[in-house]
Amino acid sequence: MLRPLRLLLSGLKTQPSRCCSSFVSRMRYVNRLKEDDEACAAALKDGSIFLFHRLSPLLRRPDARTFSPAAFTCSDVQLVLQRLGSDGSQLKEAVLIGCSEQNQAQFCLDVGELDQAAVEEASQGTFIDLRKAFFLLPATEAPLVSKGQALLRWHQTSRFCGASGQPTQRNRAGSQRFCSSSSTVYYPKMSAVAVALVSDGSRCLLGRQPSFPRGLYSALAGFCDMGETLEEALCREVAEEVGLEIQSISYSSSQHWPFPHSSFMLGCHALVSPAHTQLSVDNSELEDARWFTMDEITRALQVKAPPRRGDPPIIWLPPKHALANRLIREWVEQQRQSEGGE
Ligand SMILES: NC(=O)C1=CN([C@@H]2O[C@H](COP(=O)(O)OP(=O)(O)OC[C@H]3O[C@@H](n4cnc5c(N)ncnc54)[C@H](O)[C@@H]3O)[C@@H](O)[C@H]2O)C=CC1
Ligand SMILES: [Mg+2]
Repeated sequence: MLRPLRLLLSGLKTQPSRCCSSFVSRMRYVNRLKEDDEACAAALKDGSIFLFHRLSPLLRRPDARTFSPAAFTCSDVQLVLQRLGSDGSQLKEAVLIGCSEQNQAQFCLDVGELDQAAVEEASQGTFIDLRKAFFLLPATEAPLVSKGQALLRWHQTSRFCGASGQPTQRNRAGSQRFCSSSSTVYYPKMSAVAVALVSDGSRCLLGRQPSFPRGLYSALAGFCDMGETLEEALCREVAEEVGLEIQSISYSSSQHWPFPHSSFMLGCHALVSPAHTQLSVDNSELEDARWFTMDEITRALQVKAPPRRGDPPIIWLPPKHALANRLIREWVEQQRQSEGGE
């Protein structure tokens, strides 16, 4: 039977097109949802929604060892909201995060004005602070939740225009906010952070801030200043924090880091000359910085959980979700390869 043209057109608007590879069509679909409020509202009806309460994501435990972010349908969320006395108009506050591989639009929604325990009971999940939740989730799911939280936080802190002081209005997807008084469009922001795993050829350099948990050492990092290149930021940060000049910077990879407020981490490897490895640590930034041998790093990578109170002191490294962990593992791999090649 022929479908009416209106239905065909609305179908085109609410589903990724099938003309290209599934990745390309998903990316184009998400882009369309950011630009077309009507298509976005329709996508929400068929989409999945991740709930947050005052920026803490709702997690479920499918079994004793696994945590996963709870994904709801729009009608499930409507039911939960109605059970708690809300008229469901909050659904308009949902923010688009992306699109799943199953072509379903993904949204996040903060229900912070409702009673936390009541939502948990109605939705059979638990709201867990992102600092904890991020590391409980599998590495494949943590970025989705951290992106959702970052977008929700941005909306909560961007309600007014910096130029006119007037309230800003969001588009349906939540990908931008607009001030009609000053005609300014605002987009979600991230701060760029440069991270360097510095090596002298046989050892690598790690440091710790006073705020780090006991025994944790990480790669050196710092916020990029306005106008700096990545290389300039790395050279400046390493000079400031440990008094060394680096060279041979090579880019590794990047990640979105939700702590404390949405950073765009750019990870690199860098070398110092073996003749110039004497550290001059700036104690206003770092409590300690040290050179670590391959053996020390290999041992630290084997530590599975942070030491508990009363445990003997040990060195441990950032968890797998962190770019610093990746840089350290890459360095270990490079060392193994160069030892094998000798
Ligand atoms: N994912 C990962 O593997 C890693 C993540 N990080 C993250 O990188 C971030 C930066 O590292 P730090 O050594 O703390 O940076 P940092 O060495 O630049 O020191 C932080 C200080 O820089 C100033 N600052 C300048 N611009 C800033 C901005 N846009 N936002 C906030 N503060 C700014 C503040 O005074 C702040 O106290 C931290 O939030 C940390 O969590 C750090 C290492 C590894
Ligand atoms: Mg730093």
